[in-house]
Amino acid sequence: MNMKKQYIDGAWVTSKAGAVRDIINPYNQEIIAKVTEGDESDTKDAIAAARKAFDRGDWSATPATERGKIVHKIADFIERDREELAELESLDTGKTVEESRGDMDDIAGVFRYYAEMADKDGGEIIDSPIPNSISKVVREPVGVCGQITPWNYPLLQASWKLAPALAAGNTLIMKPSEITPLTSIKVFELMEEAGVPSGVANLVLGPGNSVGAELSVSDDVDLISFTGGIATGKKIMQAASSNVKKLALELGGKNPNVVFADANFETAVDQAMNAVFFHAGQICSAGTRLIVEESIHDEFVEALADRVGKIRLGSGFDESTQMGPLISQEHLDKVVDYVEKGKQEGATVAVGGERPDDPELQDGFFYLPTILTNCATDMSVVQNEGFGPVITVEKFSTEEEAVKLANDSIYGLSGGVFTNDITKAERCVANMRMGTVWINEFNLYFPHAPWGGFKQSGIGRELGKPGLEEYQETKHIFQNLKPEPLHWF
Ligand SMILES: NC(=O)c1ccc[n+]([C@@H]2O[C@H](COP(=O)([O-])OP(=O)(O)OC[C@H]3O[C@@H](n4cnc5c(N)ncnc54)[C@H](O)[C@@H]3O)[C@@H](O)[C@H]2O)c1
Ligand SMILES: C[N+](C)(C)CC=O
Repeated sequence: MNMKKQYIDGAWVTSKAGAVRDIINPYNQEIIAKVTEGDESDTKDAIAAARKAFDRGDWSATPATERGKIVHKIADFIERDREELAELESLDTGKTVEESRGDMDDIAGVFRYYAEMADKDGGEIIDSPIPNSISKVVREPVGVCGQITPWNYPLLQASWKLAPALAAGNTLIMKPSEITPLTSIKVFELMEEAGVPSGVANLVLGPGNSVGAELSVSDDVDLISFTGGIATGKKIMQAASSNVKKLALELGGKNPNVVFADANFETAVDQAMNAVFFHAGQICSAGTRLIVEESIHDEFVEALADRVGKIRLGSGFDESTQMGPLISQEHLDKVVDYVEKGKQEGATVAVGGERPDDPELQDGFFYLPTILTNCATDMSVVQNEGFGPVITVEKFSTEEEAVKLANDSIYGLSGGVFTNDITKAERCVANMRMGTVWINEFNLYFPHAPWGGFKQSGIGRELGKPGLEEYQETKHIFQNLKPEPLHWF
């Protein structure tokens, strides 16, 4: 098995310390790849390369139109290698290949979106209040960007960072999750093929507490963009204060899905499943906090449990599989503990609530799709992000109560409302404190609309125009057209 390498200053290199990590298929625990494992020393090399490339202006001074063409080429190559990338992502994460194909289409779309935006903002002229002057505002790249990504949507989350950073003219060092680096390695090969100059985009492989921590604390890094859990986000914030880095944090969620009695019943049941069970519920925006109007609660839970109990678990490479395994033994243990705690607190298991007993699934990190009823807002299963295939159900009887429950959280990433009363829906979403709210929909995202969290779900936005602006500094240039002495002193 060839060992996969990191990409620093335009060269594929092994780590200086020589460490190697096995990458595991979560479906059967087989070793699917060996990758070099970097540390602080490799990270420093990558930061130095990115710093030099930025200070030389290799990329920032390349005309924006040319940068856009290269970013378009990356999208072309992702489309060309779609199947290979999708299979790699599924091997690494366990998600179904069908889901990974969808991710690859989204990823190509993100590169295209930012390729198009690269040369669309030539700055603006301000109506200066000073006579005989020109006042203009231009946007410039931030500089050297550290980018840290999670394991659940490895390449998708990477694309949300790589594409705008490159389009805006920055240099960067990416650190993917150490357990799912394969598609990130492949996309760096594609970026090299597309003509991204040496030193502009660097990839360091390795753990968060060495590679990620070094990126966060380094004085030569100007911005950190991080996607992951709140606890890590807090550490990064502290480390980033060393040189007052710009910071973008995309953190977790425990996202409410409010279903009113007047919603289309079949659609709401179907969407309550779509809201959660893709990638075994390992989605930041999963609608795992179901809040159902009391008058339809029992009928709704019964219909939902009936369908959830029929979800087919298996290999992501089997076309009939609807849900794959969790990412790791460590994460499976966390999900098991999360549900057990919920049971101890008084939740009732309507379906699932344990590991499957199918002998064919015993080598994988599988957990049954689960619904917990009799939940109350103060229970840990309702307040904490389980990051697994687990829905908690609460009841409400008034619109005010529904919104109050939806907002009773430290998180504010996303939420949804199902109702046929559009005025009521608009009232609800106006009062819901989340970065994305859906009406009669859940979990939809596309490159044109910003993504990010209120409250502890994060700082800043990815995607859309704000996703590019994260990678830009704004500069005001004032020009005196009639310079003469002031004679003030
Ligand atoms: N808001 C979003 O768009 C979004 C998207 C995907 C995932 N997430 C969140 O990500 C979490 C799951 O991902 P995870 O388990 O990989 O998260 P995590 O926080 O454990 O790890 C994320 C990344 O941070 C690195 N890291 C760990 N410790 C670090 C440190 N001290 N300094 C710097 N980097 C460090 C890891 O190696 C990994 O690359 C969930 O909470 C989920 O909701 C959020
Ligand atoms: C942002 N999203 C929904 C693609 C992945 C969250 O985990």
